[in-house]
Amino acid sequence: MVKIAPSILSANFAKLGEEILSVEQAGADLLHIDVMDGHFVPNLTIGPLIVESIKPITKLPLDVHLMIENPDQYIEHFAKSGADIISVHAEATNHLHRTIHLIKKFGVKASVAINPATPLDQLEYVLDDLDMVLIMTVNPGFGGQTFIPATLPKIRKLKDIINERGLSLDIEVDGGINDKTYQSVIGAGANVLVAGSFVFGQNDRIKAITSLKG
Ligand SMILES: O=C(CO)[C@H](O)[C@H](O)COP(=O)(O)O
Ligand SMILES: [Fe+2]
Repeated sequence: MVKIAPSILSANFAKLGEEILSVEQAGADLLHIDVMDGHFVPNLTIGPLIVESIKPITKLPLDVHLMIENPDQYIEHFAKSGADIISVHAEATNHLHRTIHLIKKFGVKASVAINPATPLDQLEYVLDDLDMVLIMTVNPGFGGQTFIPATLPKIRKLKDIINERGLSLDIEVDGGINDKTYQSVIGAGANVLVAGSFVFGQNDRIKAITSLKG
């Protein structure tokens, strides 16, 4: 069963509450929140205050994607603001195992994100501790970028490892997911699809979300 996580990065921020309600009513499974610090990625977006404001207005689990340096410094803030799952970038922390366990300490599901150029090897020794792996299918930093097909073998390889080791963790993909690319990522083994510009770029949110479920 494929889950869709609309990314509010492409929502109309002047009407954020209405935008969130529209995707919840249209069948979204998670709400993806992109946190950028202007250092790890060249863009600045959302902080814990916004997450805290969103929490009471939706029943959707909040899927917080931290594209920030020193993630350990902010995990408690995002956990207390209402994050249900937190993804940290493997490239942004020197002590990945410690960071994952810090997320879990606050009762939040733990996920690690990797950039298109980062190999899966970095995750080998932490896979047992994770609820999800986020494979970036664009270079992080902006919405509306073009899907990078070279990430597909990595999704397939991760799916094989999960099957071989009998693990049960989600594979999320993020970046450039639309009605032209969704089938290839699902075929490779992804089961959580982030979609920002594709979902929020259409007035008919039901059609947009349904068309990605395959
Ligand atoms: O993490 C992200 C960018 O770094 C976003 O989640 C992603 O780009 C979603 O936007 P789109 O679906 O428009 O590509
Ligand atoms: Fe994201």
